[in-house]
Amino acid sequence: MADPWQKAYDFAVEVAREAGEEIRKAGECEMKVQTKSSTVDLVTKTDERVEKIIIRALKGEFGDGAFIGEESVANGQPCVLSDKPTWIIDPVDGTTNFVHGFPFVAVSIAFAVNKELEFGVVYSCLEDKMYKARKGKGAFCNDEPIQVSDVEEIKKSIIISEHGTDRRKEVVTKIFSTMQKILCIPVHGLRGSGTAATNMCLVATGAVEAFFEIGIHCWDIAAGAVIVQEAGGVLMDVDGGPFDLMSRRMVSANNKKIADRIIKEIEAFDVTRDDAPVQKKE
Ligand SMILES: Nc1ncnc2c1ncn2[C@@H]1O[C@H](CO)[C@@H](O)[C@H]1OP(=O)(O)O
Ligand SMILES: [Mg+2]
Repeated sequence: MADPWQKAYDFAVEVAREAGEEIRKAGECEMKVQTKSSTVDLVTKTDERVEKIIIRALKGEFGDGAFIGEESVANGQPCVLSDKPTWIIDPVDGTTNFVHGFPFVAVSIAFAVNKELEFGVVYSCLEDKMYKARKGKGAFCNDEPIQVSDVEEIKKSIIISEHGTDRRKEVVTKIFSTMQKILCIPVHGLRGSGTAATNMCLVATGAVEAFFEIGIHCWDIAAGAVIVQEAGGVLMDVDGGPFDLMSRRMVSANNKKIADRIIKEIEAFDVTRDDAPVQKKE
């Protein structure tokens, strides 16, 4: 049987490319920066405009479906994954990078049916790298197949994590304590691109062995999740349980051995689930 979602997958790639072009152009102009939950949680007119462009294009082609978009949710739209075919969109992943001209910014578009991710597209638009993966059909960067690293020894790994936007002292202390413990295993290095979507693609290409974070949202990681899995990697919860897209906690790694080793060091802190009934976004 023909793949029922192939057309949607191909279309998502084109929409991500157009969105990335908009972001590149906008980055060359003066931008007005606003804040969301705190002074470090940034949003620009570009985030909102590009999300509207993406949703309009998808609705134009496929009609009114279900959408979970970072800016739509910030404006009060629900963030619940149902069985319906659902687009999960981050128009500008790495908004802080975008504002500062730090050169990693990605468009992330994923598609889920029956709560299962079918495909993901991440366009790292300043590098002009188009990452994509369709369930069961492999992962690609600019149409070349990609694969996770085969390193099994944690001491030969590079690990990515991020600092997030929560600046409460107890949270920052846990994040740094986790990073310190991992650094001192020791690993070859710690890195972070400033975009969760790109970080996951770096796991998928084998440039790093793992990326973990607490505080990310479903739109940051949904597309990357398909890409990592199709590149041969694993996804887990930070306590070693199964990955849950709406939990705001994730470890992505080249293999379970590396993931399990990192999980031993993670000091978790509480976050409100994306699909919590009272929507209070950080
Ligand atoms: N509260 C939060 N804590 C941690 N990461 C967050 C976050 N909110 C967003 N992120 C995402 O995590 C990465 C950096 O830590 C970015 O991909 C950022 O996405 P954004 O740029 O779309 O906001
Ligand atoms: Mg994001």
